[in-house]
Amino acid sequence: MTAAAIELRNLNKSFGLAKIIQDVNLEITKGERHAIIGPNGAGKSTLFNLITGKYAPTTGQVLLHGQDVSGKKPFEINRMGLSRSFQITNIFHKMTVFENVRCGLLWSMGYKYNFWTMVNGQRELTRRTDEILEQINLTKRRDMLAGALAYAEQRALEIGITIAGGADIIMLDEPCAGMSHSETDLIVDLIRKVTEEKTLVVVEHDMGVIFDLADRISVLVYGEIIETDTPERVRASKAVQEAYLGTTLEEEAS
Ligand SMILES: Nc1ncnc2c1ncn2[C@@H]1O[C@H](COP(=O)(O)OP(=O)(O)OP(=O)(O)O)[C@@H](O)[C@H]1O
Repeated sequence: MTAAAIELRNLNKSFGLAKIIQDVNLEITKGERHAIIGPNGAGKSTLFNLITGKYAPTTGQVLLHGQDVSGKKPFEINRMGLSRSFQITNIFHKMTVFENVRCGLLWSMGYKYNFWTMVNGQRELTRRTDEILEQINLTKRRDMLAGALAYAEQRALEIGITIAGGADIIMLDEPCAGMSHSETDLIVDLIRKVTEEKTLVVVEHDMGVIFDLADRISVLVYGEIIETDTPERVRASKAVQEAYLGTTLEEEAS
């Protein structure tokens, strides 16, 4: 049997005396689109940060493709094929759209920031950068400063940077935050397209996005996963409805 793309084993995280993540066990299959939802303060970002290595677990393990990565640094986890986006847009405003994506590619290739003298003439790099710009629908904005893009385009660019390194596990933190309905629809299509055949983990408040995008959903409440199931079953779950304190998931999704 092939190992899960991500496996969380008895994962716990405390800040001081506060237990924020409590005994989380979860397997996310290779190629699955998995969403983590839960009320405000449930611990979604903390869980996200435990998987990406920003936080080390207090106890328990995080495995990527069967390999224990608990306590590894974010860049080491990135090198093992996991790439993340940030809740707050994280792009270089004074670089062009093209340069931002190229930077993501170079970073993943290990050039880090010493690349300025090495990049010219690297046709393969340019070809791959343009390919990503096409995928994220920003070809027309190629030479524009990233800071001048509309907000939704900046989020699309960030997704481009996230996928640039060719990671096979993509983690997105609230990719649709602050967007209108029509912008959200475009970003969801884009996410679906760029994560084909990859494993996706997404934390998102917008229920419409989650039900549209996810193969399975984990519901986190007070740091514990109370349910992991298909969108249909999660939507119908009494325990999940109660966790949202009276607001039905249908209401949230509409
Ligand atoms: N670095 C930290 N130090 C101390 N407490 C923290 C830290 N990070 C998060 N917390 C606490 O952990 C709890 C969960 O926070 P977290 O941001 O993970 O929740 P969330 O589900 O992502 O919330 P939201 O939906 O509002 O973004 C909160 O009570 C928060 O105050």
